[in-house]
Amino acid sequence: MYRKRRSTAYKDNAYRWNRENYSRTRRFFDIWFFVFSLMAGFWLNKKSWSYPGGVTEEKRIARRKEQAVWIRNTLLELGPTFIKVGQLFSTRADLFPSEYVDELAKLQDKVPAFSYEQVERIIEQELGKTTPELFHSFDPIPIAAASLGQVHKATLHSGETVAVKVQRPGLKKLFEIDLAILKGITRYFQSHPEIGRGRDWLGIYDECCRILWEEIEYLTEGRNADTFRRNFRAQDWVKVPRVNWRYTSPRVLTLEYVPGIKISHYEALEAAGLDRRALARQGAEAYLRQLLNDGFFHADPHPGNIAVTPDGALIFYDFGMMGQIKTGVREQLMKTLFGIAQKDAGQVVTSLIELGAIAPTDDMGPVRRSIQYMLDHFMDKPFENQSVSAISDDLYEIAYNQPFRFPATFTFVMRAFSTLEGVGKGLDPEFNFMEVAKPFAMEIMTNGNGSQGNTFLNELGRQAAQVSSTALGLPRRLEDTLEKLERGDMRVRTRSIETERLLRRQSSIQLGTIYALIISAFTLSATLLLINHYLWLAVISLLVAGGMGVVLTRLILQLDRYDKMF
Ligand SMILES: Nc1ncnc2c1ncn2[C@@H]1O[C@H](COP(=O)(O)OP(=O)(O)OP(=O)(O)O)[C@@H](O)[C@H]1O
Repeated sequence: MYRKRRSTAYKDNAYRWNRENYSRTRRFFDIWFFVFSLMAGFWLNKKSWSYPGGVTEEKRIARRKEQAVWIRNTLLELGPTFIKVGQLFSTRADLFPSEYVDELAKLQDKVPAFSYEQVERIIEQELGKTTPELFHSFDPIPIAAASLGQVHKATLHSGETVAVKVQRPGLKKLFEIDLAILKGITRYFQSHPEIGRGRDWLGIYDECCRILWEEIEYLTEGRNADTFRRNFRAQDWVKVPRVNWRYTSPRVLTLEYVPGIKISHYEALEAAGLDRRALARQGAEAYLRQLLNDGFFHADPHPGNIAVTPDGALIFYDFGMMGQIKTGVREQLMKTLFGIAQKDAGQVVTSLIELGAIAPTDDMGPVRRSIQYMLDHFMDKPFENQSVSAISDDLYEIAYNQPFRFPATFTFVMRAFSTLEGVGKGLDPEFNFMEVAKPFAMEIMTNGNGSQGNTFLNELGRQAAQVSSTALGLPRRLEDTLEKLERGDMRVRTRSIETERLLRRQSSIQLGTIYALIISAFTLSATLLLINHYLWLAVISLLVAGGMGVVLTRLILQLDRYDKMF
């Protein structure tokens, strides 16, 4: 029977972007207003006077958390483009402080579903036939509704049950308007002396645009699903819905209906008699296979996108955002992993440079030292006991405020790992991603290069070769250095803490002299004004002198402290 219900229950005008008469100009003002409010907030954060009762680290964190909640709510009100941009930024702990990133990660697609009439209209426009002509039955109530589209269950005339994903109406137009405005904002950020420094905002904007446009192209999503399905052909414990291409277009995607229990519904999984521990390991293995074997991975593995069939196979949904890693990059990722395991900052820096994760600069010393510090201090537990999110947090901590940025692929991998670790820990509190990763990575490396034998020996051999080539290269490097010295091309940077202190003391003394002069001038003026009966002006002058006096006293106390340091 063909189920059809005219429903107006979904009509929701609570969000401005969802209203018919929402103008482009109004949107322009709404978005810029948000950006300026945000910048004003950031500016205030830096001013110690804006914290009543004095500034402390706790107060700063509390303020940032409050702001993060406001940002999340405003992005939600600004609609689909901003929800997606916010979700993308939730992977960029290298660009924003952790309070903001954590809050953005909670950005759910809580937007009203669109009406069934609109669904019918889009299907007809896209597939050239009416819904009853195409489907035997079509459930008007969506299984799931998100910011970009919604999924309906339906049956084809052949009897096959399908899941039909329909894109939200007007999305392309909204993207065009929003992304044009965002381009203006990006240009402004890039040219800003403070916000633009050391950050490639235009590059980040281009990356966001590419991902967003790809996500609303359902033909690409269908092709991704096919590739993913092919990659897991040999693993019967992974299920990927088959695409029904006859019923698919850029805005309508029809997939084989594969229901399952969501991986985060623990009670339901247990009730079905499924082994939570085994599922956690399976999830990790499926991911490692994607990353290390196929180089094609699901970049958005949140629990909503993974389910389990009654016989324990994992189902993956949503192939709108996929990451791709080239073979060379996979090898570098392994090298980074080895470097971390051996606490060798030099190796980590080299592989991160080769990965394009950090840009080489004249002096990599500070970066190497901070990585070595992290390896020595934070990673005191055995490698197997490390958590991926702790490692990525540490890496982001280093990257934040440094003049380099991680490319999107790298942050996608990190986010995928961290999310998956969270999913695994939810399933099995004892779960450890690294523990699963190590033997698997070994197996893949040995199998992948079958003829090369033992991987560890290979790695050791490679490192030995590296050491010898460095040794052989030493005379050449010494000669280069001497040549540079002769040419006068060598710049030597020295830093003496004592000299710095002395200089600071000198400039404080100079400043003190200026303050003393100003105080005398104002005191003198106050006396003259008083003699001439300008009482109020005299008081003001005296107050200024008093204020300067306080500043001078603080400066003298500071000088006293410098003296004690010598
Ligand atoms: N082939 C399918 N069979 C059964 N259910 C499906 C199928 N495809 C999608 N679903 C259901 O619909 C939900 C949303 O699907 P999907 O993630 O593809 O949509 P989306 O619009 O991209 O959502 P989001 O952006 O929030 O991930 C899934 O979590 C799943 O419950």
